[in-house]
Formats: sequence, structure tokens, C-alpha cells
Amino acid sequence: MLKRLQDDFYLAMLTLVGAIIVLCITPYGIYRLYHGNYIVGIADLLMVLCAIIATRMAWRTGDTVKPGLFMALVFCFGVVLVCINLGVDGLFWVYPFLVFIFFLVSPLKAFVLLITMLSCLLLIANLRPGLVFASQFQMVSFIVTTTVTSIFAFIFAYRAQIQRRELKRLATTDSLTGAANRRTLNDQLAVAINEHQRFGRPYGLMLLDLDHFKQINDHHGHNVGDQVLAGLIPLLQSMLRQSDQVFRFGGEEFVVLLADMKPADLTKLAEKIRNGIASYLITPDGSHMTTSIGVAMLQPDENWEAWLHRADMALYQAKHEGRNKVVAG
Ligand SMILES: Nc1nc2c(ncn2[C@@H]2O[C@H](COP(=O)(O)OP(=O)(O)OP(=O)(O)O)[C@@H](O)[C@H]2O)c(=O)[nH]1
Repeated sequence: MLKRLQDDFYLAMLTLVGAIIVLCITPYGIYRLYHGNYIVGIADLLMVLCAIIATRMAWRTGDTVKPGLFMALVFCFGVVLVCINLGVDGLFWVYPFLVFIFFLVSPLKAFVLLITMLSCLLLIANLRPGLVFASQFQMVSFIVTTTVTSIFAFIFAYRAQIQRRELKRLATTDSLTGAANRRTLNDQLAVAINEHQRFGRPYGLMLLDLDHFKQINDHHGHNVGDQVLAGLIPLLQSMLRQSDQVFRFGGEEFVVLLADMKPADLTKLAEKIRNGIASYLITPDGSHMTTSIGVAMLQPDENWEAWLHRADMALYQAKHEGRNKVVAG
């Protein structure tokens, strides 16, 4: 549970907002009902209920987009309702909402929702003077302060989103080739094992190692070696489905993880890749690179270490049998 909160920023924020709403709004809802203000009391308790439903949904499905949007929409509506019913007292609730909506949905969606909500509130206030604001001056102050708060919250959330994405990219990809890194491979292998055990989803794995790669470095220099490695990824991707994932395992070794793969198709695809590399991965002096590939289907009750080990053994055999070869483990 703690790991999910650490890894998923939006899930953590949704949970925090949900908990704050339950703790802060429930007493208000009960108080309003007790004093006969049924509309606000029911609106408060409905918001609490929606927060619980949305948080639960996010935890169960792992999807934070729909629950976040649901929560944001409910709160837009709830805040307008509370302001209409409580007048100036209700306006105080707008300010925390202006900030935490940016933790529920993407910055752009939050900004659009806020503009819509504030416009609705101002329209109602203009149609029924005295209902929300005590004076024109108060309304103008409200417009200026909410606009300034929204703009700063937007800029802050937008910058944070860009930095979070960049951090995630740096932590999960290999900087030279752009392929996913070893750490991501471990996570995705664990996901594959889980899906295979729970739903019987068939998974295949390829372990590729470029042949005699050291000679490229020795003859042309390390930079050319780097270019060959970087050029391999788009070539691989052009022969794979979009759902297939490519990882740099280390040095000139790569892993391809393939979901929904039949055993016969796995070997055929590996042959196609071996052929594609032999034909199109060319060094600056015009010589063709080749690769050896070990393939393995995930077996029932197998852990990912054993699965990877079988592919590694098959690769070892492919190297041993002369390279530029596919061997199934
Ligand atoms: N240019 C470049 N070279 C790398 C990188 N990572 C590893 N290497 C080199 O890859 C070479 C791998 O050499 P070996 O393990 O002997 O393998 P090989 O020459 O491909 O021979 P076989 O695998 O047996 O066919 C070494 O010279 C490493 O220095 C990298 O990021 N860039």
C-alpha cells in the first residue's frame, strides 16, 4: 500500500484529498443537517460519499483519471451550491478547492473546470444580487483574488507535471538508446508473471545480443558503437507491435517482452528480427551486423528469474552454435 502511494503521485494525491474531505466536511454536513440547513448538509455529505467512492475506485482499478475527474466535477457543483446557500461564508471554500483541483486532474482540465465553475457562480450572483456577494466591491475582489490564485496554482501544477514526467523518463529509460532500462524490465516482468498467473495471459521473451560488437568499438571507436546501439531500437520497433516492449538489458544485450504471444509465433518473429538486423543494421564501413537471439515462453508457475535464465541459456547456445541464430529455451 505504501509502495503504491510512493510510486503513483495522482493516487497519493487523490487519497489525501479524499481523506481531508472526509475529515473536514463530514462534521460540517452533520452540523448543517442538525441546524435544519438540509440542502447544504446533504450537499456536504454527498461530496464526502463521492470522495469515498472515487478514492476506492482509484485503489481498485489503478486508474486515477476517471475518479479524479469525477471528484473534480462533483466538487465544482458542490462548491457552487454551498456558495449559493451560504453566501459569503461559502466563498471561503472556493480557495482550497482552487488549489486541490490541480491535484485531481491535469492542469489544463483543472483550469477549464475552474473557469466554468467561477463563471456559473458569477452568472448566478448577477441574476440574483445579494444571494452570494454582499456588495459589488466584494464580487470584484472575489474575481481578482480567485483569478490570481488560479493562475498561480496552474503555473505551479503545470511546472510540477513537466518535471515529474521528465524525472520518470530519466528513471525508466536508457539515455543512449531510449529503450526502457533494467529497472523497468524488472517491474514489467513482475507484471507479466502476475497477469499470467491470474488470467493465463501468454507471454514470450527474447534476449538479443549483437554479435562481435566489440570489433565495432575496436575498429571504429566507441562513438560509432553507440550509434549502432541507438540505431537498433527504431529498427526493432519497426518489426514489433506497439504493445511489445524493448529494454536494454546491459551493454549490447536487449530484451523484448511480448504479451499474447503463441510459442510458434515467438520463434517466427525472432527469425524475422534476426533477418531484419542482418539486412538493415549496417556499420559506417558498410558491414552488416548480426545478432543471436534466445527466446522463451513463460511457463506456468515460473518466476521471472527462471524465465529470463532459460532465455539466457538459449542465447548462450545460439552464440555457441556460431551466432546469427535463434534458439528456443
Ligand atoms: N559503444 C558502446 N560499447 C559498449 C556499450 N556497452 C558495452 N559496450 C561494449 O560491448 C562490447 C561487448 O563485448 P563482448 O561481451 O566481448 O561481446 P561481443 O564482442 O559482442 O561478442 P559476442 O557477444 O560473443 O558475439 C564490449 O567491448 C563493451 O565495451 C555502450 O554503451 N557503447
